[in-house]
Amino acid sequence: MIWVAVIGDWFNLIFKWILFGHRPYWWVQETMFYPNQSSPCLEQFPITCETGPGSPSGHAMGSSCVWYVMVTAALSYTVGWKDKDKSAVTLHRLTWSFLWSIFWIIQISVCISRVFIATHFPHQVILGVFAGMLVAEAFEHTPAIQTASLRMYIKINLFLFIFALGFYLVLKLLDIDLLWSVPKAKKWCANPDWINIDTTPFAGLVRNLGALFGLGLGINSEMFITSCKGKNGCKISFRILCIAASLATLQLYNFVKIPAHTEYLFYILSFCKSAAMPVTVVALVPYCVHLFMRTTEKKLN
Ligand SMILES: O=P(O)(O)OC[C@H]1O[C@@H](O)[C@H](O)[C@@H](O)[C@@H]1O
Repeated sequence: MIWVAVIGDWFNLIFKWILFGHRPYWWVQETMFYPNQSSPCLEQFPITCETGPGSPSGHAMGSSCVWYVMVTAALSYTVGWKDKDKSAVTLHRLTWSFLWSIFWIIQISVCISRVFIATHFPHQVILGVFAGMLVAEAFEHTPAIQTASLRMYIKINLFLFIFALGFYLVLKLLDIDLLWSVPKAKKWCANPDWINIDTTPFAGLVRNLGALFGLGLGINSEMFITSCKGKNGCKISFRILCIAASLATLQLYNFVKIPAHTEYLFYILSFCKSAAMPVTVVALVPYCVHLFMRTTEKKLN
């Protein structure tokens, strides 16, 4: 899921840079489409003022790729039922319909909400949903990510970073500023406090690189191997404890607010925070749970 989310969001950035999509909340103010100043008044909300280009929608793309992975993963458990008796086939069909209905309800809700708050035109969210599904489908056929070494994670991180930065710099040399949307957002946002550095194209890139690096670090750590790959790894109790402890620990990260006054410091700290989260979930928490279970088992014996 993290792979799909990161690579999907990276593609979203590149598509946004190529497609130069406007967002409704600034487009209505600048367009000559409406004669005699009859342009509609679009209400803005605290989450309206996204600073990146609008096409395709990053939220729609992120949501569809992650949910696609979850639904197809869940359905892979029910594939075997197709060859069993009639009731198993019916159950498989019901599960299939139920999960895909949930998938589409979520995607449609995300799309409607993005259009409603005036950050997207309908075609941008539709494009986002289908692009996300395409990325997720591509990963279904890339089993190599399951066994990637830390070196591989670092190489892919470097490639994603250098490609995006190189693309930006080359176009800058050609006098094309890919950050053209930021001044538009600042100009037309109804409330300057709603402009968030978090939403700039490079902030998203740094967050994604951090998450992927953290995942590589966690999965290739001794802590992960001892805990999740050890004898406790398959136990339901171990997994439930890990889920509960991870969810609780991740809440703590919400309290860590990164200072946004210096841009470079913000990017560095944002990278570190994004890397720390998967390390916590993949390595730190399972290792602590493993130690806890081992100690408890010893005491009971
Ligand atoms: O394109 P949307 O739906 O407005 O989403 C914008 C978001 O897109 C994501 O891809 C970025 O990582 C975020 O930084 C950004 O805020």
